[in-house]
Amino acid sequence: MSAATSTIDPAEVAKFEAMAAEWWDPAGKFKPLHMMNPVRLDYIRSQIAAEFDRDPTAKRPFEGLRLLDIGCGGGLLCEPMARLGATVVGADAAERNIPVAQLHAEQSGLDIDYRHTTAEAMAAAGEKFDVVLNMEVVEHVADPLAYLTACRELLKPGGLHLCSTINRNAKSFGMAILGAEWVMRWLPKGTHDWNKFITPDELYDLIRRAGMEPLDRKGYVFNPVSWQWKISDRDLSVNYVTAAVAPV
Ligand SMILES: C[S@@+](CC[C@H](N)C(=O)[O-])C[C@H]1O[C@@H](n2cnc3c(N)ncnc32)[C@H](O)[C@@H]1O
Repeated sequence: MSAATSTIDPAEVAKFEAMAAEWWDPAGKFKPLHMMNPVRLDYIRSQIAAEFDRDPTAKRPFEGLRLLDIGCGGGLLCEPMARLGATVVGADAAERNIPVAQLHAEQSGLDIDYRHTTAEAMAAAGEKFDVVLNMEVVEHVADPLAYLTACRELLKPGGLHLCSTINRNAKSFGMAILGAEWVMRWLPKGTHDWNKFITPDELYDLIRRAGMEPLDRKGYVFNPVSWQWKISDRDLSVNYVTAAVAPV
């Protein structure tokens, strides 16, 4: 793709524009992301620490790392990354997310560079990062390969790309669409399009075609009894996350 080609799916971005005010309400429309945040952060923290040889238990282990959170929404991941010492840029295609994220960071006393832009525009401008967080975005873009290629172009040699999304099978239709949108009403109906979900093998293939080397993949599994999420080595049947590196 040419770097100027947009990977934005306007209908998808419009859904997030409409929900922008709710980002920081743990009982609001982004409740599933708030619930998943502890387990997501454990994974992100351990992968970055391993890749950059940092002590994950240190107070600010990511000092000196430049991190992009692409499709950052209201900044649910930018803020903990900034607290861990990373220099954080949060970028999102939905313009209304940016002031919501900026205001919350200001109230939290955090210095985060939020921008209304896209991966491809930043790549065309020559921006480079040690880490690209790409969480729950690839199932909302117009062209996943072009989008992941732009994400790879944003990495320094040896940089780390962490990408999560939703598997495409009967169970994910039941859990992520019927369960989360229709039964639990955690998300507005229509938030997800099952056809845009990506299997773990398809995502590994896309990551390789985008020029990165996959390192790891794990599932996020919801336990309805403990009402908590946990990481699984084996169960990637619904939500999952991958780690990959750019060539050195
Ligand atoms: C499900 S939310 C995930 C937010 C955040 N990454 C998180 O996990 O907390 C998806 C976000 O991706 C953004 N988005 C959708 N398409 C995008 C694109 N092509 N480029 C950048 N952001 C995009 C949406 O506006 C929305 O904020």
